Amino acid sequence: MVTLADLQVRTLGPCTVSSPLAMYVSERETNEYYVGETDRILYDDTVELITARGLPLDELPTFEAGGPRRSIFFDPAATKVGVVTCGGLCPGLNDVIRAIVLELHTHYGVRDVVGFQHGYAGMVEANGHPVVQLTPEYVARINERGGTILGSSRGAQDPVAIVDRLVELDIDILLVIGGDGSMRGAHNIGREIESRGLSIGIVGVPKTIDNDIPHIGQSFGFSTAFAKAAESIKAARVEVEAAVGGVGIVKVMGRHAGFIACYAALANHDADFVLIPEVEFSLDGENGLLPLLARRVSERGSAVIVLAEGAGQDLIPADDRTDASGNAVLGDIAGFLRDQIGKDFANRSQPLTMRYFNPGYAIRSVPADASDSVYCARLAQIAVHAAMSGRTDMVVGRRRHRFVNVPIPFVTSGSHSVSPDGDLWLSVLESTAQPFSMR
Ligand SMILES: Nc1ncnc2c1ncn2[C@@H]1O[C@H](COP(=O)(O)OP(=O)(O)OP(=O)(O)O)[C@@H](O)[C@H]1O
Ligand SMILES: O=P(O)(O)OC[C@H]1O[C@](O)(CO)[C@@H](O)[C@@H]1O
Repeated sequence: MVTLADLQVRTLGPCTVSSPLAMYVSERETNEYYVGETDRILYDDTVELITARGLPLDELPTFEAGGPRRSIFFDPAATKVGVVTCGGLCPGLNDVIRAIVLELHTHYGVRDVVGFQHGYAGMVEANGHPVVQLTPEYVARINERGGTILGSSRGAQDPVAIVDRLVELDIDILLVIGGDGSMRGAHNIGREIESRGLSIGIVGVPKTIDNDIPHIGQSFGFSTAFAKAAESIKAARVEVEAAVGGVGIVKVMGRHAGFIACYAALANHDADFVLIPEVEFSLDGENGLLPLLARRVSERGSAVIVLAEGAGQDLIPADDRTDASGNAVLGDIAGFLRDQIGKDFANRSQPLTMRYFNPGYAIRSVPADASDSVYCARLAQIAVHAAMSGRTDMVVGRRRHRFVNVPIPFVTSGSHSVSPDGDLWLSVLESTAQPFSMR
């Protein structure tokens, strides 16, 4: 069971340096925990459901408020910070890098900020990627570009070698921008740092295009990404309406969570079917996709299917392969559906014009929109505040409009997925209710 102690963010030690930000720190800022406050805003029937499932109402997820502290741990004049981006791309990575550098430079006076190239792999010296000196001038306009100026990578790396590199470069703080795999990696690096008795802080800014990391609220870049995906759905609508027996399939990313598919579909109401990993579906039978699709097309002339890449994996042969980081390689559900729909319409002698859209990488490689851009900057600032105050082994997030500091084990020990029954609270609570080890 999760206890309040588990919610405490680890620190490297007592804060030692008086903060230059004293005026900037609000009264309620120091070590406050949002004990259950927001989670108590539950509807009666939700409370009933939670109780019926034996979940602990009094131990709802609550975290330390993010923000600047009165005292900081690191002396800005002598502090060196490293930044790394890992995993898949996501809109806003450059916004986060930029805001980290500017926050460190402008508000804390930290002048030595370096970027590691190509993820954790590039941190290991044997891989030969030199670090990049990140100055305000260097990062000035990087937010206008998609991707990450630092590059990224997947694949396992040895935390011992990474800590060796941090020591070699005299890094005091490592800021990791990455997904759940990256945060597992960060936790391992943190443990290696701890086992050597080093005072190196490690703080994460969680990143995932799939919006599937628990406890952090909406992940940055997600809103930009689904807005981009919605453009493809709109295009599919236009195409199929002009065709005879038009069926459009729009495949979007979403390995385990269908948030992109759902939000993009909701954005303009152009989709007739939304298939996501969280909801199993069958091809045939009364509620089978094929007869429903055929009926829809005969009644309305066309139909659009929005398909998350992880949907319907039980319908196709499993692919045993994994990517470099150990993530399962998904089966080709889009190819399978195109094939099945083609055969089904032919059997019915029903005219069919198939249009296939795969906006895949196009939605995650764009720059962040205005809203995401601001969100990225604020997350980055909260991460810098946490790191400078000596907090470690944690990530930043925003829950119910408040920025919070979340210990890494929370974000790596559950998952965030679409709740088909609408009981979103329960899916969050259930992931919290699992006992987990902080080590
Ligand atoms: N289970 C793990 N334990 C330790 N480190 C890991 C683990 N999984 C991944 N990593 C490290 O994190 C890096 C990024 O992981 P991964 O490729 O899974 O992307 P991610 O951070 O989950 O982002 P995305 O959401 O884009 O998949 C890898 O290069 C690897 O070094
Ligand atoms: O092709 P890549 O870079 O491994 O990334 C693909 C995966 O990355 C994600 O975007 C998560 O970052 C998934 O939705 C997708 O399956």
